[in-house]
Amino acid sequence: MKKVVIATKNKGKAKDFEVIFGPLGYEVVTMFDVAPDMEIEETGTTFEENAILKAETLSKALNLLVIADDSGLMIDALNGEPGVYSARYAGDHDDAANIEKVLKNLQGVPGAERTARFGCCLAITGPDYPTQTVFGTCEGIILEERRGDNGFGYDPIFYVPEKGLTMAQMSPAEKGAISHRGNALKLLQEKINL
Ligand SMILES: O=P(O)(O)OP(=O)(O)OP(=O)(O)OC[C@H]1O[C@@H](n2cnc3c(O)ncnc32)[C@H](O)[C@@H]1O
Ligand SMILES: [Mg+2]
Repeated sequence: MKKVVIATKNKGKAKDFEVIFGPLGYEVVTMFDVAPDMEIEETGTTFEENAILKAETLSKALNLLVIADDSGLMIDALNGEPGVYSARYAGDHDDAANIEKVLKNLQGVPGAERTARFGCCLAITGPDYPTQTVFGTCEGIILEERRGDNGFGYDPIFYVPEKGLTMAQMSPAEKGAISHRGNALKLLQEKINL
C-alpha cells in the first residue's frame, strides 16, 4: 500500500485524513509513527505559515514527501477568534475547555449572528518538490450547546445548515465530503496528482 506522511499529532485530524486517503489507496502515517518525540513550535501568525513550517520541518527530518494541516475556527461575532490559536484558545490543548470558552464568549449573541467558518491550509513539500499550499473552508453556525460525539475539537458546536447536523453528528465520511479539510484536499488533488 502507498503511504502518505502527515505532519500532525492530532488523532482526530489523522482520522479525517484516513477517511479521505483510504479510498485512494493510501495508508496514513503520522508523527506518532515516524517522529513521536519531535515537537514543532507553531510560531507563524497565519494558517499558511504554520502549515509550511510543519511540513518543511518534518520533510527535512525524514527526507520524504510530507503534507501538513494547519486549521482553525473563525467566529464572526468574535472578530475571527480563535483563528490561528484554535488549538490552545483556553490555554492548554483541551477541546472541552476550548468549547466552554467559545460558548461563554458568545453568551447572549443571537442565532443569526453566530456565523462562523472552519479554515484548513494544507502544505505539501518534499525533497526536490517545491512547497505548495491550498486553503479550504466550511461555513456554519455556533450552537449554544454541544450535539454529537464524533469528530474532535469544535465539531460538537459547529452546525452545518445544509446538512441539519453538527460536524460531531456526521459520520467521518459525511464530514469529509463537506469539511474544510475535505475541501482543501479536493483543491490539492486538482493541483497535484495524488
Ligand atoms: O498541529 P497538529 O499536530 O496537526 O494538531 P493541532 O490540533 O495542534 O492542529 P492545529 O495546530 O492546526 O490547530 C487546529 C485546531 O483547530 C480546531 N480544528 C481544526 N479542524 C477542526 C475540525 O475539523 N473539527 C473541529 N475542530 C477543528 C481544533 O481545535 C484544532 O486543535
Ligand atoms: Mg498544532
